[in-house]
This record gives sequence, structure tokens and C-alpha cells, in this order.
Amino acid sequence: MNSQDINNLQNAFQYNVNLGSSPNAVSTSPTQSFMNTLPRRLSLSKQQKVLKPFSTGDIKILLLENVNQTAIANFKEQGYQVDFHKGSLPEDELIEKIKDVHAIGIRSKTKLTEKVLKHAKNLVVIGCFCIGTNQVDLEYAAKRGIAVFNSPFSNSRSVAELVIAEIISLARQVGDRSIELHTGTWNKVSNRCWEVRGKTLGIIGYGHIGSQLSVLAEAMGLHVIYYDIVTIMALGTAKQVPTLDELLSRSDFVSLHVPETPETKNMISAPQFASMKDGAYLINASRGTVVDIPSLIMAMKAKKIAGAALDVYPSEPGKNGAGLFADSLNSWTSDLVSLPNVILTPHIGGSTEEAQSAIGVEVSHALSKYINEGASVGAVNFPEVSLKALDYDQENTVRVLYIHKNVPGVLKTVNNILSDHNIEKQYSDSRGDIAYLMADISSVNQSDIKDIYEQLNNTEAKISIRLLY
Ligand SMILES: NC(=O)C1=CN([C@@H]2O[C@H](COP(=O)(O)OP(=O)(O)OC[C@H]3O[C@@H](n4cnc5c(N)ncnc54)[C@H](O)[C@@H]3O)[C@@H](O)[C@H]2O)C=CC1
Ligand SMILES: O=C(O)CCC(=O)C(=O)O
Repeated sequence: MNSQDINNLQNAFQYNVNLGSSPNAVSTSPTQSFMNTLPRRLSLSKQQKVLKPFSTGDIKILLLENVNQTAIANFKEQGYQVDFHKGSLPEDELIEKIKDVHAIGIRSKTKLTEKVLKHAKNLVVIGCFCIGTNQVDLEYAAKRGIAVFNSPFSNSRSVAELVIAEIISLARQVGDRSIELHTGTWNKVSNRCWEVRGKTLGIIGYGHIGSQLSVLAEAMGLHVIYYDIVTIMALGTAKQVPTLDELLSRSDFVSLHVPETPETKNMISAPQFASMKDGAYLINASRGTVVDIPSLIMAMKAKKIAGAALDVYPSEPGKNGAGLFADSLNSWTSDLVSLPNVILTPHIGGSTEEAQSAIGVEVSHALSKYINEGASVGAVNFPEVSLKALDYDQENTVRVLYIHKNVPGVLKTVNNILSDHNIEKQYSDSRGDIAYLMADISSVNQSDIKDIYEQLNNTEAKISIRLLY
């Protein structure tokens, strides 16, 4: 392979990316700078070949919402270009920025809707540096061949600990006493202040966070019951109850730990408040859409509910700053903030040093592995496929990453194309309408690679292709 050939090949790929029938086609080929490093790399015997099929300096990553420094360090170590922003971006700026990046890292505020993703011509992967993925149109991303990763449990403990603090704070009206004393009022009262020992905590959604909370709460002498749409093994002496209504009617404290879905929208509204015990407390650190706040305000004004702790809201500011949590954001804000025994926190359930640092490492590794090797294990919207990384001594091997529509006959077509070559390994899986095939093809020269690319690119079912070598 001489350098002229490589450049030609790269140009051919570039042509396909820019002018091919599908703007989603993503292909990468080695730049000269990468090829220049090969002889040195190849001298390292039996080392795993890091599949960086391009000068990694070409890869652009947009990081929003103050994603942790551990992630930035990891991406920089890979050689990627990192564009870091502390807050989220307004939609028009996001659309501008997303146009030419290969990866984007967000937390819960950035909405990656179909409208935004339509502009992302080079996007290969999205990293949600959090648990929730409701802010991303997962289905549309998959249709476009864009894999989405998250961190399924690195901040679960932090959320559970915050809820424990809130249970005691609500029972003892700690928030109100603190506000009073900050403004000079000494108000030493025990009226309607309670120990939590012996009370009942009802957990809605007994997943990673709900079950952690269950263990911590029992250690403080609370009885735990939980409601979940699936049957889940109880930890300790907790008990699953069959209906939401039963949970609500038996609990002194109700804590929500469900994802945002159509089914959980306004899951707690006027009828549910009516089912709750008089003087019960509500905690929501899941998603703002899960509780109907005007109904909560009414239930609190009627003294049905004795207190509430909210960490999440239907609309949340995209950045930190004074005056942002106002009626202009959510029309009921001034009503809510004037209520007694309401603890309001700015979506900090998962915001601890431990959680953020762990999430930064976890998600940045998942993204790098997907970019460099094509491994999609852990993706939330995508078939999970992986092949072990190539060794340095596997020369003239190309890794084919072919994302395609899950329709009959595709593997036959693809294998017809690949069958002229030596298929070392192949792994394919599907999820819904999307399928993903990884194959390592050995003994290929540059013209074979170009040929494989062009043939695959012309297949009807193709969504996107990357070739790594
Ligand atoms: N406040 C914060 O900073 C944070 C908030 N979260 C939120 O907490 C949510 C829960 O997190 P995890 O426990 O990690 O999720 P998870 O997926 O481990 O557990 C969720 C549980 O909810 C259950 N569920 C789903 N729909 C339900 C329904 N309609 N009724 C009853 N149960 C239902 C599921 O079966 C599952 O057991 C996340 O989706 C996210 O929105 C997560 C982390 C931090
Ligand atoms: O830390 C964040 O920005 C979001 C936390 C969260 O809500 C999540 O992990 O789902």
C-alpha cells in the first residue's frame, strides 16, 4: 500500500460519506498520520491492536452539562478533539454544534430529539452520562445507526442516600427550621415531628435505586413495601404489593423511582393523593413528569400531605444561575415554593463526586470502545455485539461494522459480498428493526477493502458502515 493509494481510498470514502445516497453512511479510513505509526506499532508483538482506523485526532466529541473530568481525560488520551461546555445548549446552538461531531456526551438536560439528530450527519454514538435516557429519541437514533450508551447504576447509591436524608428531614421539618433560623427565627417545636422508626416506606419502582433505598431504610427501622410492574425479589424483609393503590394507602412515606415513560406520566395525581394516608409524605427523585405538581400543591394546601421532597421538575433550567426557577419555567413555581415542609433540590440526586467520576469513566470507556472497536455491549437502543480486539500482528485485516435494517435476506447478501475473502470472525444480532453485523476479514489489500466498502454501501438494507483497520 503506498501513500497515494491510501489517500485515494480515503477520498473515495469521503466521497461516499458526503455524496452517497444515505447521509448516515459513516466510514472511516486511516489517515496518513495513522499509517505512519503502524510500523512502530507492529513491532510490538502480540499486543492487542487498538482499532483506531483514522487519525484519532479527526474524531470530534461534544461534551455538554459539565460531564466529569474523568471522561475528558479519557477522550483526550484517545486523541479525540473535545469540545466541553458546562451547561446544556439552546436548541439552535446544539443543532449547529452537532452537525459535524462523531460523538456527543450529555446528562439529563440536553434533548436529543429527532429534529436535532436529523442535523447530526457524522454522529456515530451518544453517551448519556447518567441513568435516564428519556432525553434522547432512542428509536430514531437507532434508525439512524447511532448507538446510545448510559451508566445504569453508578449514581444509584447517591440517589438512595439523598432520599434517606429527605425522609428524616421531612419527618422532622428540618428544611423549615433551617430556613427560619437563617432568617433569625428561633422556633423550637415538636408538633407533628416524628421518628421514622416503625413507619412504612412505600417505594414505587424497585430497580437499582429503589432496592438500594430499601436496604438503607430497613437499617433505620422503617418497614418497606414496594410496587413495581415486574415481580422483583424482595431484599431484607421488604414486601412487594400487587397494586399502586395498596402501596399508597399503607405508606407513611412514598418515594418514586420509576423511569419516565408514557405510563409513568402523572402517575401521582389527584386520585393517588386521595388514596394516600392523611399526613403522608411524598418524595420524587425520578423524573419531573411523574408527579402532577398542581395536584400536589392542592393536596398539601388541604393538609392531606404533610410534606414533599422534589429533586426533579417537568421543566428544568439548562444551566445554573439565580432567578431561573420561576413561574416562567413552570407556572406553579411560586405556589410551590411558598408551601411549608417542601424540600426542593436542583436535580442533584446523582450529583456526588463518587458518582460523577465513576460515570465519567464508565461512559467514556463505552464510547471509546464503540468508536475504536465497534463493540456495542451495554448500548440501550441497539443490538449488543462485540468481537475481541485485533492483535497488532493481524496485518491486512479489516473490521467491518455494518448496521442495517432487520429485514430478511440481508445476511445472505452481505455474506455473498464477504465470501470472496477470508472471514475470520463474524457476529451479528438484531433488536427490533435494527441489526448490527461485525466481521473481521483477513488477507485483504487496499483494493479489496475499497471493493467491500462499495458493495456494502450499495446494499438496500444498509443504515451505516464503518470499516476499521
Ligand atoms: N434525581 C436524579 O439525579 C436521578 C434520577 N434518576 C431517575 O430514577 C429512575 C430510576 O432509576 P433506576 O432505579 O436506576 O432504574 P431501574 O430501571 O433500575 O428501575 C426502575 C424500576 O421501575 C419499574 N417500573 C417501570 N415502570 C413502572 C411503572 N409504570 N410502575 C411501577 N414500576 C415501574 C421497573 O420495572 C424497574 O424495576 C431513572 O429512570 C431516572 O429517571 C436516576 C438517577 C439519578
Ligand atoms: O446527573 C444528572 O445530570 C442526571 C442524573 C439523572 O437524573 C440520571 O442519572 O438519570
